[in-house]
Amino acid sequence: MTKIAQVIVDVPTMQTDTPFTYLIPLSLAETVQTGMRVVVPFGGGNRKVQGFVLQVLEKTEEELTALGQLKTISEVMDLSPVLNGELLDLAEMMKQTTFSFKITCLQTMLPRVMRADYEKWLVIVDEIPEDIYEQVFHCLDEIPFQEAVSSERVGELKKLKRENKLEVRYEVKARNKKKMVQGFRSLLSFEQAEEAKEDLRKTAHKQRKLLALLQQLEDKVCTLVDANKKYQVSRGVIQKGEENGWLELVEVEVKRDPYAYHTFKPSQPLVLNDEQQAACQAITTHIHQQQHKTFLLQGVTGSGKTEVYLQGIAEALKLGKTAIMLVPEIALTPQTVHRFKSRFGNQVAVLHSALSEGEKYDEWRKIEKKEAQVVVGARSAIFAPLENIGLIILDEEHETSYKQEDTPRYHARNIAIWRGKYHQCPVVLGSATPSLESRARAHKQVYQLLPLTKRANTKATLPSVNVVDMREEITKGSMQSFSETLLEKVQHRLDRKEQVVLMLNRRGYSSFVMCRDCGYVLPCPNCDISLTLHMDNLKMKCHYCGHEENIPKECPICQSHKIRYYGTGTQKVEEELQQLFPTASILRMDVDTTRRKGAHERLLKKFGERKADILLGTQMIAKGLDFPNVTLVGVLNADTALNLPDFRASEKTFQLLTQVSGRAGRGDKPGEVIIQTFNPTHYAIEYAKNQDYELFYRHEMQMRHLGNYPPYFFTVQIVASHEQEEVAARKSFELVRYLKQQLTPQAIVLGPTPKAILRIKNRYYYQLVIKYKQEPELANALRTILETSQKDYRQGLKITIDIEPNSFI
Ligand SMILES: Nc1ncnc2c1ncn2[C@@H]1O[C@H](COP(=O)(O)OP(=O)(O)OP(=O)(O)O)[C@@H](O)[C@H]1O
Ligand SMILES: [Zn+2]
Ligand SMILES: [Zn+2]
Repeated sequence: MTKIAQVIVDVPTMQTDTPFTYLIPLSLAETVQTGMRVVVPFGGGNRKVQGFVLQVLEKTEEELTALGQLKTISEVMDLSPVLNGELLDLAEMMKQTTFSFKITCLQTMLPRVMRADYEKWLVIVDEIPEDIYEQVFHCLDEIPFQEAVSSERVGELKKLKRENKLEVRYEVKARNKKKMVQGFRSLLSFEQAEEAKEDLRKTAHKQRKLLALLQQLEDKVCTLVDANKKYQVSRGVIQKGEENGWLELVEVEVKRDPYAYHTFKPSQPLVLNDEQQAACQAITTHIHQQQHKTFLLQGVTGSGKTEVYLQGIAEALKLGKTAIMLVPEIALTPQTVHRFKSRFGNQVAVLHSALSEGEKYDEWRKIEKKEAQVVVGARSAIFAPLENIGLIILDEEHETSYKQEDTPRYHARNIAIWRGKYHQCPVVLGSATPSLESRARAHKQVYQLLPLTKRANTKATLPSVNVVDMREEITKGSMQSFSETLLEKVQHRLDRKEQVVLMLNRRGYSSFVMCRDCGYVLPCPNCDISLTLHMDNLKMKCHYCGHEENIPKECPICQSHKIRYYGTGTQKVEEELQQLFPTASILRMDVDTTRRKGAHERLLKKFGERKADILLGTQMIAKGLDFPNVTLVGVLNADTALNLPDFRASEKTFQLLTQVSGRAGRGDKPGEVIIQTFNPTHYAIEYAKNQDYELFYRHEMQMRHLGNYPPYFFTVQIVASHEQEEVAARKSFELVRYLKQQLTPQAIVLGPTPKAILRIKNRYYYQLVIKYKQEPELANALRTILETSQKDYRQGLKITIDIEPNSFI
């Protein structure tokens, strides 16, 4: 018998979307398994590509001959499978429902370092038998992976890896994956250190501390960071120690744990209120009975949804099961991570975009090695290689960032439900403002609704909300960003030493530069959009292609020098605010002030410790913050998103206003919200004012019904782009014709139309939209479009298919 493998190769085209058959060489016969990555020859010449093994089969000589000439697998890249059976099945589902290539789906599930070009090493992490250490490792700490795989003792090595005594280390070429930091080692014996202490002056406390540390270290190495954080010995003192000949400085490799220097005070479960109890009960019953069900946990802001998640997860862990908790853009909610780490300690792995690639890989490995049972992370954490999952949670389930904007365009909610069915476990979608789709499904009892109607803190109530009509403020002649009402209320809070959160809504809004004489606005040379003013480096920048140029001193059209700056960036508002309240301490939180790693967390910590009076920020401050001393929330401009040609504009505005309002009055003191708007009568604003989700939901459903929008209709968007406008246009007309032929007359095919921004990076974009209720032929039609798009691609035409797009702009 000979072994062969079905391999999906790393070439995203239709022809390669079904597996190819490769011979497994005898030397790898025992190694190659389903779910491993391999290197295989592909096409002509010496081209080698990465591939995933989908299946390993045994064939007789006869069967083999029937298969014809087969190529042979060149290398194997893993010692154990990186994707298990579940994830391989999931990739197949994703491919079919997102209309993308299988290889893209498979790669999406793994940390990026595993997709890239890399070198691999087999590393000793624990005691291994002496003879292997000598003969295979030649007494070194690590050997190249290929050397290990071709070794006669590969079987033993595999066993040692399973026992976590060996580990595979990936080294991305041209990138140093090892993280080295400065450390030091003692040069003194215990007695010598004692003597040195006696020679010190009485007041030399710091040096005495260092000597004590050196005694404690014996011959171990301590990093400078550890010395500082754990022992309060500073760099300067260590340098002094080196000069005295007490210690030597060395480089040490550290394992990356992004949360290593945080201390998490253990937290205990709270006593749940009745509603929380009922919700938790419903969830845990399904965990116990191993029964899948999707719940919609709809709880007003501050109702204690997180506590329900925590206790649900605790129950899963008690049964020896694991759990996934998704949060949007986790970097933005350090408080959440904190809560999970405090409750579950080292059992938690955190996966999110702010981690470096190396850190992400280290966390992923922690999950794979079953060292972590709870995964907290942003969208892609839904692919965490956990086994025996007992609970999956999506917090803030309405967030659009759960949908990936690139191929494969999957929605984490769908993946979560698929995995929930696979593991026969409950899935919880939580939000104060559920997406219309989810709320409608709960209405039809596809999901089970779990309501939390009051704030968990019994002394806290929902804040009162006032809407200020900015049209009136303008006629009063004030051109500032602040209404009189808001200013008064801010002053009140400052007097009472309470805190204020102010939000500047930046969606669909930009600050730009215009000539006062002729009205000329500086456009991007590559895109059909005006450049945005960036105050931090005083440049004009394009948000789509990154093009940057200086602020013009004179108008390029009429040579006038009257250049005017429009729009209020957070920076400008901050200056205004500081002038109005000279003694107030203000923290600004926007893209510019949070660019540096950890900056976000530091700002929030400072605010939480009440070291600032006012937190001024963009949308990033709207969610998840739980600061009891905040009694006033101000929204400076509620309606910038309302006028966008987006069928979700009202929904997004309502959600944002409700979420940000929810930051007020979470403690014992009552909260108040001021919403400044130019559209005080718009229903999204009115319902947000009353924080009445149910009425908003009913009104918005009617609007969607009238416009044939989701959740009444399903939608697909297809976009064609090309460097020449007519090519993109012609293709989209062709697609519309084709779809109208293929689909039933009930399907609505809209367009083609140029996209709201027609040209980006010198490419022209045309879109068409399909709305439908039931279209059995749709999948086939879309597959055909995907297939033929390959040919078009070679001519520079790009076609993307987006199922249930976030918006049509
Ligand atoms: N059963 C309880 N008893 C007392 N306090 C509670 C209870 N449950 C939650 N809390 C507290 O209530 C506050 C709000 O809870 P939490 O942040 O979980 O609400 P949330 O529903 O997630 O809110 P949001 O949607 O606004 O983020 C927290 O400070 C939390 O510690
Ligand atoms: Zn001009
Ligand atoms: Zn541009």
